[in-house]
Amino acid sequence: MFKYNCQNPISKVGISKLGPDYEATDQMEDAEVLLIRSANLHDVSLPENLACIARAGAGVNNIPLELCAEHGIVVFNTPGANANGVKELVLAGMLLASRDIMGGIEWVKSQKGNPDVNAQAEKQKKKFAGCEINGKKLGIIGLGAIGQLVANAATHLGMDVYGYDPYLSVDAAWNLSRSIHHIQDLDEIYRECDYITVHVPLTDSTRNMIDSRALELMKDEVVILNFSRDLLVDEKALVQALRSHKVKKYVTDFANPTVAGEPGILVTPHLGASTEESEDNCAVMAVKEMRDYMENGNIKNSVNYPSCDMGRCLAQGRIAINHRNIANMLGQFTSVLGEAGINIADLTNKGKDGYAYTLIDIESPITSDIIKKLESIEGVLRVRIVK
Ligand SMILES: NC(=O)C1=CN([C@@H]2O[C@H](COP(=O)(O)OP(=O)(O)OC[C@H]3O[C@@H](n4cnc5c(N)ncnc54)[C@H](O)[C@@H]3O)[C@@H](O)[C@H]2O)C=CC1
Ligand SMILES: O=C(O)CCC(=O)C(=O)O
Repeated sequence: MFKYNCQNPISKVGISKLGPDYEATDQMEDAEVLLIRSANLHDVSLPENLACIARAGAGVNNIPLELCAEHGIVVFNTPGANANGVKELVLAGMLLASRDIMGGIEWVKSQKGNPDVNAQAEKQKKKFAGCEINGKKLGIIGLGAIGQLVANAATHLGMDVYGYDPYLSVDAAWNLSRSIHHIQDLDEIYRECDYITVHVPLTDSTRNMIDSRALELMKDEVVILNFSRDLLVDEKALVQALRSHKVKKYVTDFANPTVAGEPGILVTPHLGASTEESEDNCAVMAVKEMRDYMENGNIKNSVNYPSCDMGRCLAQGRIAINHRNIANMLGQFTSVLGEAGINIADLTNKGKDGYAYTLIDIESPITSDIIKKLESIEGVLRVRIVK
């Protein structure tokens, strides 16, 4: 039986995929598995027996990835599972920024009971007029799961799309419409585009990427959309740029005191992935990844450990070892097992940056003494008996 704890509401469709071997606990400190969405784990102490964290979503800036790796805790996310939900809200954001749809709706609401509202509406409507997005230049920073969907959809809406992503994956490149301009210099996006939308993860290197220098380079009356993370943008500089009419509108999915109530800023309360479909997709994928790890030791879509897949264990037993990515680890593992007379049926070892993971299928039962010997090897972070 595995104990899991949800730090955010997780869709019932996902939870229903857990099966009888999983028991919910309200006490985070008892959990072997955490299922989360945007809960901030940076300032909490991680449970002693925590084996993995499954983030039902894309961004993992709310999780201390390095600390987790150091404790042998594997962190998963769900690439692409909520991308369509975000894409649709980005398109809505572009339209809301282009025409004063919100102002118009509010005006009509304020006319409740006015018998002359029809005639008044025809007089007032010029106040809420705007422009079309057809024919405008859209710059997309980050062409991952969300960026590529936005790019392709925008081309169908008649926009001239410029995309920038120095780490563009081959799959993403295949998915992109041929009409999208592949931009190598980010400044070109800043200089050329009427609308700029950011779809990169928040990391130390992307924090504040839209700063006062970037704003200065942009066209007058540019519209900026941020459905990624607020800290990607220097929002204090952005408010100044709005007040000086350099920026026409800022559309953001992240409420904070700098943007709330500021004229010219349209703020949604982190709604990008808040659709039935996205929530179900993310939860189902998160539960599937987590179960494959807990039950088989396999790793797919981890952001701090390498992928590793040995399917289901058909041997007598399986050991999973999370360890540092340093020389001679495998030699030491096989020596410990060999000295104990345990034959290895199958073995996989994978490394990613500073961390590595080894799965070993064995042909006889393992004792706690052998586990202790494996745990005491310098560089071993966690040993888990999967079967
Ligand atoms: N508002 C919401 O509810 C949601 C927000 N997000 C945010 O959107 C971000 C992106 O999500 P996905 O597209 O699913 O992630 P993804 O990982 O599929 O795509 C990110 C892309 O950014 C690119 N990239 C990284 N650094 C870059 C840089 N310096 N310049 C240009 N490109 C760079 C990567 O190569 C990758 O292609 C997430 O990290 C998260 O912060 C994601 C889902 C929902
Ligand atoms: O779970 C959510 O609502 C947040 C989604 C998100 O921001 C992400 O997937 O990065």
